[in-house]
Amino acid sequence: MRADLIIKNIGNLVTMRGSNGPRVKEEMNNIEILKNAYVAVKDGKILDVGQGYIVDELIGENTQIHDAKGLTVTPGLVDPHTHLVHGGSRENEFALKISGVPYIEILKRGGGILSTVKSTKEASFDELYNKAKKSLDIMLEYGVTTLEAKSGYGLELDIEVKQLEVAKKLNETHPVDIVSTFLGAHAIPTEYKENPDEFVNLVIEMLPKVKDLAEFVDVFCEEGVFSVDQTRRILQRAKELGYKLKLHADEIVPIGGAELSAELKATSADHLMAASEEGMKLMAQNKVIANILPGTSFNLMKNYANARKMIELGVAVSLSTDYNPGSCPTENIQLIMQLGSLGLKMTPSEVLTAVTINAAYAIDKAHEIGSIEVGKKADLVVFDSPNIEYIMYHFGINHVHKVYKEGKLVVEDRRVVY
Ligand SMILES: N=CN[C@@H](CCC(=O)O)C(=O)O
Ligand SMILES: [Zn+2]
Repeated sequence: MRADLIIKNIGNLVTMRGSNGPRVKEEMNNIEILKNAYVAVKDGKILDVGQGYIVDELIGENTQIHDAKGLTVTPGLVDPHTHLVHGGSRENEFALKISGVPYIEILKRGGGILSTVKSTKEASFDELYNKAKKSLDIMLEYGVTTLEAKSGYGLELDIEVKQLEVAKKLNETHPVDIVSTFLGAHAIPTEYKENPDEFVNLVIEMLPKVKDLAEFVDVFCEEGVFSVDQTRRILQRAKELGYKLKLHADEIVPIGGAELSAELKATSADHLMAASEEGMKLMAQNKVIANILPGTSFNLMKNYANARKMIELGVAVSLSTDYNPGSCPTENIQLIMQLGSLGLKMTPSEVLTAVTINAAYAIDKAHEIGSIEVGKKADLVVFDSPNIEYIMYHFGINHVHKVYKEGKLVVEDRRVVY
């Protein structure tokens, strides 16, 4: 079969081909890297992957041939935890944070998430769309071709729906694919402070009403926010309704979020900076992915999650920006990769696994993305780097040369061109 596009002369092709299932232990480190390789694309999907001589049958008169000039090519990066759609920003809280006021204390004073809830309510659909689109372009320029986006700045049905509708429209109009998550239980509104269970009931009532707009349901399970019991009630009902599950778990206090994610067989548990070793073991047994967010540790000036222990225990680890206006206002997935190495002590190969195939599993999309394999989407990043170590080593800059989304060139020289 003739290819529409062949990318040839790839110095290092990081395929991420391997065992079926999230990669654990040594699998995260033993990744396939092909030298002098090429990738052939047909109808937006990968048609062939090879090394050396390009077989004649792939080249027809309409086949475009792009020269990767010996650079490094990886699967399109996947960001499985973002709060993409929101109004406003929170630089007014920066001085408080620097002076040592804890994240949860700012929330208790009516700031933090609740301040973004107010800005999101005030913003029009178009304002939210344009702001999120700008961020999505930046994410794409850093190599992200698929991401997860949460609601959670509405806390009332209409505004949650507004956020999810914005994500839906972006998914339809922007090259980056978006997987949506309903996070109605992100904070307790001030008016429910004295009766949080009543708000939990309200979130449970919202679940069937957003079924067409979200694939996952998530809860911020944390001391001072939603307890383990409240989280269980919401997520059990979500599971009955056919949602897949995620948890913001054990970010600050080890209250048993990791254990609950295992009990509910969630797709992922995220943050985990305070997770117990027992919780990690249960996650490994129940195949819950640990989605770690080192940018949040960095920005909140807190400890990093114990990624080494998780990998040792057989937990599959993915990495994410957690892009949001409070705990991690950055779209830069490459900075997160660098913090994955410098903060979490993950090897460059483990980091690449964590932002490609394991991240694809964290949003249940590994059947179509996350690795460069025949039949999967031709989502590809050409890094202007001689090897993968260089991406982690030379930190704080954008290493992307080109991005292809389903075989179409969408970023060139670090700028969107779609
Ligand atoms: N920790 C809870 N939720 C977000 C932060 C949201 C915000 O501060 O606006 C997080 O994943 O870090
Ligand atoms: Zn989050």
